[in-house]
Amino acid sequence: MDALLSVPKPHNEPVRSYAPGSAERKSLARRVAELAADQLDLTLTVGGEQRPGGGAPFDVVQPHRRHHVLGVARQSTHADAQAAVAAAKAAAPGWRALPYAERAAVFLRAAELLAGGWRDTLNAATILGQSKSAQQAEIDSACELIDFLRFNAKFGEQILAEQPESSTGVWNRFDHRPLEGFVYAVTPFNFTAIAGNLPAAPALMGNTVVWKPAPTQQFAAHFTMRLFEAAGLPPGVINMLPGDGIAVSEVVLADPDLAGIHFTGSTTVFRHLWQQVGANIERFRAYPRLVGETGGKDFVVAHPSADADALHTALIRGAFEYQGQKCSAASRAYVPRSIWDGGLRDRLAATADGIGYGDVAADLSTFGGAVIDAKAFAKHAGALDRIKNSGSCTVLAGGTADDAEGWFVRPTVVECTDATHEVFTTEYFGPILSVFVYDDPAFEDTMRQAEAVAPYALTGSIFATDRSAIDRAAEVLRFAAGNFYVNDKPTGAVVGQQPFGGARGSGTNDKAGSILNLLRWVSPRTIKETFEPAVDYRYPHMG
Ligand SMILES: NC(=O)c1ccc[n+]([C@@H]2O[C@H](COP(=O)([O-])OP(=O)(O)OC[C@H]3O[C@@H](n4cnc5c(N)ncnc54)[C@H](O)[C@@H]3O)[C@@H](O)[C@H]2O)c1
Ligand SMILES: N[C@@H](CCC=O)C(=O)O
Repeated sequence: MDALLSVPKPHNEPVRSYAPGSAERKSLARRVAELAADQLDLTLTVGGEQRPGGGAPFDVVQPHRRHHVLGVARQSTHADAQAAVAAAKAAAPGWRALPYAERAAVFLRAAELLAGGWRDTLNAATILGQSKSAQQAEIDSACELIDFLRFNAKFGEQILAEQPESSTGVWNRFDHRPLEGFVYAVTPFNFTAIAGNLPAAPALMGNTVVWKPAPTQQFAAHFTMRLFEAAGLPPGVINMLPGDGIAVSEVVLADPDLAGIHFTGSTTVFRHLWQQVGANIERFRAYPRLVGETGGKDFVVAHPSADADALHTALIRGAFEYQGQKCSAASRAYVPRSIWDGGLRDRLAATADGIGYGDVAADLSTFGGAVIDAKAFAKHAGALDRIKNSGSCTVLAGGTADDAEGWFVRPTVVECTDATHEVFTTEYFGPILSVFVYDDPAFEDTMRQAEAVAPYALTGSIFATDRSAIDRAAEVLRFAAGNFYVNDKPTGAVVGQQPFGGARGSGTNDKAGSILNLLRWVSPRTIKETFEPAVDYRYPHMG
């Protein structure tokens, strides 16, 4: 049974700078070179065993140097999925019987290993496999994953402490059981931290998991799985299946013991998974919990009172860090004419044109790398062609793409006079920032239009120094973003500080890295114990 606990008070992992000449930079560069020198077998992991999947092989490459193969994985087959489901079910009784403290200790240990000797490995794998700069890898695969692991252990303890009232002679208790069955974690390419957290969070609460990482994130996912094992995760608790997930879903979504889906990725894929669950609803032992954080078309609204310098920096960082491949990326901005014509247009275009995207692994000073794969590249190239051919849009910076060495798309700033154009509604998931310029008195109307035009509601920012404008924006845009920023870029949420998630087409808003998310992975049993049970069936009113 669980004794009274006191999980160590979590703190956010400090972000290392990797400044030129620093020891941490030399150490990271060494690890990048080591990992780039080998070609790994990117196995599946089922019941603690590593072996190749049974399907077709696929290469995992460096997006900025697309002919360099980092490792080879194989598609997971129906048989692989059946084995993973069986392993998850077999491990469940032992794992859920383990006291919470023992389960939490595994993930807390993983956090400390990652803060120490494993840090370079996960950062290097993320730089190489996902084309992140050193800084972007550090805030993701080191700091955010460490924070998820540390903070979740504390939130889990808070859930266990949540207990009902008891009247005299009675003891009421919550038994915070895991879900009955297994959880299917399906993770995106763009954050190593999210990929690690989605299987880890349900596992912490006593569930066992089938984890399907994105094929393009398989390199860092491979090392994340090794990290969990090094921290003492028992076999079968998390079972990792590389590949596109098509065959895996055919097995998993039809299994009576599917207890939940923990998904992050595109809106389209999440809706597809939800539809499959709906179609199979008669088969399940219980109603599967569906948790999905999905796409965004994230906005920055500037008021005429905004600080133009702060706005400029937020737009550049928000739109172009990690090549715009954050669900939170600033992809549409609404700027008053006074600020735009007052210098922001030219400055934004010049800064965007000056940004260096290149080989993030060869040069740790690089601002950004390539987009993730050929499919993303083709999508962005197509969007840029449509934008250039549109009568209402003017490309102020970028607008070009080149895949000779890697899948490079230049940071692009587009001014568009049609506020309903696809550039204000479609998630490209690349370095394309669309700007609508409004006449200063039209602030309120512009906000109202921006509020309703896109199907998403993930992140958004207001830039203003006028407090009444900030107050008005917070009200008008209340349901347009699950993470709302005042005078800050809409990216870079920190675990424990800005719990993350959006609504509308952006997801179920279960706030990854908060107690609200962990609550989805427990199914409490209420226990009432009566110390002196009644021995006479009659009530006083009967005389
Ligand atoms: N809201 C958030 O917190 C958040 C965070 C990160 C990314 N995202 C979103 O993720 C998207 C980008 O990531 P992506 O390109 O990896 O998304 P994606 O939807 O293409 O893929 C996500 C995952 O789903 C898998 N998948 C696809 N079809 C499947 C199926 N039939 N069965 C099982 N798995 C299947 C993919 O292989 C991958 O592992 C963007 O839309 C972005 O906004 C959202
Ligand atoms: N939590 C991250 C975004 C995750 C999605 O890609 C941020 O706040 O920038």
